[in-house]
Amino acid sequence: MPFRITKKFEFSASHRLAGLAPDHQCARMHGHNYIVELELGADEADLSPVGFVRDYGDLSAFKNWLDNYLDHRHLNDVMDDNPTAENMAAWIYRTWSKEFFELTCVRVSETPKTWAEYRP
Ligand SMILES: Nc1nc2c(c(=O)[nH]1)N=C([C@H](O)[C@H](O)COP(=O)(O)OP(=O)(O)OP(=O)(O)O)CN2
Ligand SMILES: [Zn+2]
Repeated sequence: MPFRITKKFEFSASHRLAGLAPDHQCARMHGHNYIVELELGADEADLSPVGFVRDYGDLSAFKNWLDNYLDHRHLNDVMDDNPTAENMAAWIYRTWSKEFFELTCVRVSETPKTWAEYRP
């Protein structure tokens, strides 16, 4: 699959991580300015006649979902799984690969130094 496109999205949310030692900083409620990156891929034969893997503009549906369901929310109230960056990446992939069949990877950043990705 030689063609890959990516687009970044941002939202802010709070969370606390279960299962950690009580004195772990992430066991306490805190917030992040999250960055989510979607990666979509295609073979040359599957590019649109224009030459797109998919129009970046089509991803506005994902932005609307982030704005409506995750932005300024408490992620523990939204997700069934512990809201780690890894679990978020997998959850977003499983949810959005139904809409975007070209989706190859979801990456989630909680801080400027960290990224988690789900690439099945
Ligand atoms: N593998 C993971 N490790 C951690 C996650 C995670 O989702 N996956 N999450 C957290 C915290 O929620 C938060 O992201 C804190 O991250 P961390 O880099 O440990 O915190 P700091 O920004 O304070 O790190 P400094 O190195 O002190 O700058 C923790 N771990
Ligand atoms: Zn955190």
